[in-house]
Amino acid sequence: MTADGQTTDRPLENATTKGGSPTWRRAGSKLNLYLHINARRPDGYHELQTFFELLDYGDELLVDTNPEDIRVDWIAGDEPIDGRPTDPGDDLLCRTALRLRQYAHDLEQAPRRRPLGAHITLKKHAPVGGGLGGGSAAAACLLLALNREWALDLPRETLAEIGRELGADVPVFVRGESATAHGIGEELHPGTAGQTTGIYLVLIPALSSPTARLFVADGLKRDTPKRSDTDLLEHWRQGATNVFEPLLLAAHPALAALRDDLESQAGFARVTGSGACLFAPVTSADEGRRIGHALAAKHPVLRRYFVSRSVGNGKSAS
Ligand SMILES: C[C@@](CO)(OP(=O)(O)O)[C@H](O)COP(=O)(O)OP(=O)(O)OC[C@H]1O[C@@H](n2ccc(N)nc2=O)[C@H](O)[C@@H]1O
Ligand SMILES: Nc1ncnc2c1ncn2[C@@H]1O[C@H](COP(=O)(O)OP(=O)(O)O)[C@@H](O)[C@H]1O
Repeated sequence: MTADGQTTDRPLENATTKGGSPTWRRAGSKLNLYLHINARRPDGYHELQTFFELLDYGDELLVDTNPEDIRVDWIAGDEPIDGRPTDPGDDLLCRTALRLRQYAHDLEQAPRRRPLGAHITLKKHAPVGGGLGGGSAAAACLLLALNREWALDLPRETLAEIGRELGADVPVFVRGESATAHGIGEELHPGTAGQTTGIYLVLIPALSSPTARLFVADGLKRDTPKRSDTDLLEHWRQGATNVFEPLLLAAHPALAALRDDLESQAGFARVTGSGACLFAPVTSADEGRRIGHALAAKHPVLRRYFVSRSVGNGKSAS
């Protein structure tokens, strides 16, 4: 898909891919260890209280800034590419590159000689619509990459604000640290959850869950009182929930059975985000793989699984 750049006059400096080979970047993903909705806002969005645990598993991006147009190609990785938006205008990466280029143009004192362009290849590993924020992580990874390759030198704060316009989950990936979140997900405070090794088994069911539709679903609990983040971080396993989970389990009995089996084997099970992936903290990667393997043999709804580590507060999203 292509979106043509505007021709301008100032030379592009410091683009490290210029004449060189671009390298693959890993975008990551997230788990919502808990997710409460506190209120519905006048703009239709919802006030949330959640903890984003950032994982090192996610899509890979190749960003070549030598070309002068903007173009995005998807290739299959661990995931097929049939979840790709059919309309190029809906592709989050395409929208991200266009938005950042517009922002850069608006800032410019003098026109550039060469347009800001990028050919982006997305290798898909995170499932689309799984509640893992794969698309948001890829968008954040692209913002950080283009900021450097286009030599814009924008601070992370500005990139997070641009990211917020693209999706509520983008800012946390721009910041690159696990964090508690309020607002629609953009008021972030780095933190560390208790009761976890930071190693997680993640189950990917053969179900995709449309975020916007779930937020307007009948029966969604939208009035959970705000709680102290410290308290929630300490007691997230027994003392918190994911408010989307009851709706998803009621609609998909096979997912409910998988969830119960995960809980009996791992001692915990929860949906992440608006679903439909499930997760549990595990004591080791080996234990995670053993449980994943056993569940896959019993539950046809379990399409695949992976084991991943939290990136914690390590600022890895670049
Ligand atoms: C539910 C969460 C939890 O982390 O994750 P996912 O399940 O998508 O991974 C997020 O809030 C999703 O974030 P994201 O997917 O970036 O949302 P956006 O693209 O900004 O919005 C998609 C739609 O969800 C609704 N929305 C989103 C966030 C929010 N706080 N309130 C909302 O009501 C809006 O209807 C919006 O049109
Ligand atoms: N480049 C992209 N990568 C992933 N999803 C994208 C992309 N562009 C648009 N989308 C759309 O974003 C939604 C899924 O977002 P994603 O972050 O992958 O999942 P989720 O929000 O469930 O965690 C889908 O509607 C998908 O079509």
